[in-house]
Amino acid sequence: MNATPPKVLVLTGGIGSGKSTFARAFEALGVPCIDADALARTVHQDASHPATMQIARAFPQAMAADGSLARGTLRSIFAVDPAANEELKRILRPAVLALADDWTRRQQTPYVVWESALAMDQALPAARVLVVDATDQMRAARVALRNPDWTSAQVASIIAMQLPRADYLARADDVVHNDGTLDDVRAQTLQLHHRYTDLWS
Ligand SMILES: CC(C)(COP(=O)(O)OP(=O)(O)OC[C@H]1O[C@@H](n2cnc3c(N)ncnc32)[C@H](O)[C@@H]1O)[C@@H](O)C(=O)NCCC(=O)NCCS
Ligand SMILES: Nc1ncnc2c1ncn2[C@@H]1O[C@H](COP(=O)(O)OP(=O)(O)OP(=O)(O)O)[C@@H](O)[C@H]1O
Repeated sequence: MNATPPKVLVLTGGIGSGKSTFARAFEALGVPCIDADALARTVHQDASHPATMQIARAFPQAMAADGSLARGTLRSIFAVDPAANEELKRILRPAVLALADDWTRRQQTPYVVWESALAMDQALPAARVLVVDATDQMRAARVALRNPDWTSAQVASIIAMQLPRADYLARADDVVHNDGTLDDVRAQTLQLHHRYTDLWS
């Protein structure tokens, strides 16, 4: 356990903006990264987790035979129903934050990255917020390529349910623009990594 826990860099942006792509670039530089979606998935898969049981009670149609949660069903519910979305986040947030906090305390680097599209919804223990920016059209096209089984209506509805691009930008300490190549991603990440290392080492 680290006496002084690492600083938390929150890496956020709308669906398909390129958060995971930037997270991989930070990881390549030795920065530990955690993905809130992946933590939410570990909760969904654990039938005995109290949050999973609570979600299964709230959305019984999303419960699989083994007591875990069927994410596709859950996504089709929350993507069209803002109240269901709020309820899902209300239940999951404390479970995800507890896992992220526990993981952070076990890292030994000056800073770590928390990746989440929903980071702006709540007060997080963020030292800085880094927003990945891309146009809505570019994001929709990238998600369609990455998730061929998602309908375009679902993607559009998730984009509409998330914060508008301007709101993410308004709350950013730093912004990266993901409208170029993967080399551009790596170059922007390296520049930021030098700044964060100077700031937090
Ligand atoms: C809805 C779920 C089951 C869909 O899972 P699935 O594997 O199909 O998609 P995945 O997790 O990869 O999410 C893809 C993207 O959808 C967007 N998204 C996911 N959940 C939400 C949401 N509740 N509201 C808006 N956008 C969301 C994000 O941009 C995310 O990166 C899952 O995303 C989920 O549980 N979301 C809630 C997450 C949450 O509330 N986390 C706690 C806050 S930190
Ligand atoms: N600069 C880029 N050049 C080429 N492809 C890219 C670039 N950035 C992202 N992509 C691709 O676009 C898709 C979406 O990117 P990514 O998964 O990083 O976004 P995300 O913000 O993490 O999405 P989500 O919110 O859905 O988790 C991925 O398939 C990724 O490989």
